[in-house]
Amino acid sequence: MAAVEVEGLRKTYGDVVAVDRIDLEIAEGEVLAILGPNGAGKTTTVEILEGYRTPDAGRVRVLGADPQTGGRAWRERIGIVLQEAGFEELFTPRELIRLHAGWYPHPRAVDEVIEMVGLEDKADARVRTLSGGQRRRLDLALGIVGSPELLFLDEPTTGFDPSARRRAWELVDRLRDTGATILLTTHYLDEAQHLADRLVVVDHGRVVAQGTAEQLAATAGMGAVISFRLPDGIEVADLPDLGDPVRAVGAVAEVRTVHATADVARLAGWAVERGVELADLTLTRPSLEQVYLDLVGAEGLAEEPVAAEPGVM
Ligand SMILES: Nc1ncnc2c1ncn2[C@@H]1O[C@H](COP(=O)(O)OP(=O)(O)OP(=O)(O)O)[C@@H](O)[C@H]1O
Repeated sequence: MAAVEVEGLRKTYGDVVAVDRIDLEIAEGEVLAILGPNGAGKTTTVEILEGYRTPDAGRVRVLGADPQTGGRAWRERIGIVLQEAGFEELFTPRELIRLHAGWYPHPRAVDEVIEMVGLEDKADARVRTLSGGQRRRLDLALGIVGSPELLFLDEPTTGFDPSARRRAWELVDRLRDTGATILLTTHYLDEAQHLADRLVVVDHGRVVAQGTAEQLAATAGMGAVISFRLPDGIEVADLPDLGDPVRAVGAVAEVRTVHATADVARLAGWAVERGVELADLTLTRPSLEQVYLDLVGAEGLAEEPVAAEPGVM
């Protein structure tokens, strides 16, 4: 059974269509990242899955239950790290973690949680003395203390310094190893690429693309670029047919392709057969950032969904 199943999810606020018929499936043990510009509908979607907002239409199943009616036993199986949780400023992280641990039937040990999020030095300091990044670590700690089967991480590393981010990534890797399912929203593309098994890009309340970073590149029609120096006496017309047009830029040939491996093999076979060298042969794949910007536009304003169908994820 999938950990999360969503079909035809829709949510409007007055005239604003925040979520427009989203389909989504997250397998047990999968780490899924939702990406998208501000206002795309990520938080609305995630909060419906958490049971904090009511959908207008669609079917939602989270750990086999409807979040609206899941009740306490269901809630104990999920962990939530919100963007900005409020804390009791006079408590210490250790006290808050211990308090939260008491709400769950199978909590992690308090010291283990403190170590997992890297709050050892501040475990006994009052919350009001913590920095922004340290508070986010405490958010993380409270999200994982109940040993959740499904963890929602809403922009978990915003405000973290680079080493704290690395540490949070290691934490997510550790949670993945315990078999937890994780739904992550993030604006950091490297974070999504590093942590997630699968990425889902939403824009204007719709899924515009999904898959691994490589599959997203293919969806965006960006593919990879193969380039090499044309051997002496060889012209573009002499090259094998690769299905995609080869452009000559001075002495350098370039081909943009979504079948990079097959094309490289074809070219290499051709060159070896003729005993010529393809000098400076390189394969460049677009960065996730380039793909993302291509999908949602530089201003975060996509014209049209790129994928023909919002499709089941
Ligand atoms: N409670 C609300 N009342 C009215 N409109 C809302 C409400 N919550 C969200 N919206 C609107 O719904 C749309 C989707 O918002 P949502 O918060 O889900 O986006 P998001 O993708 O999480 O954005 P961000 O990256 O900025 O967090 C936006 O246009 C937003 O203004």
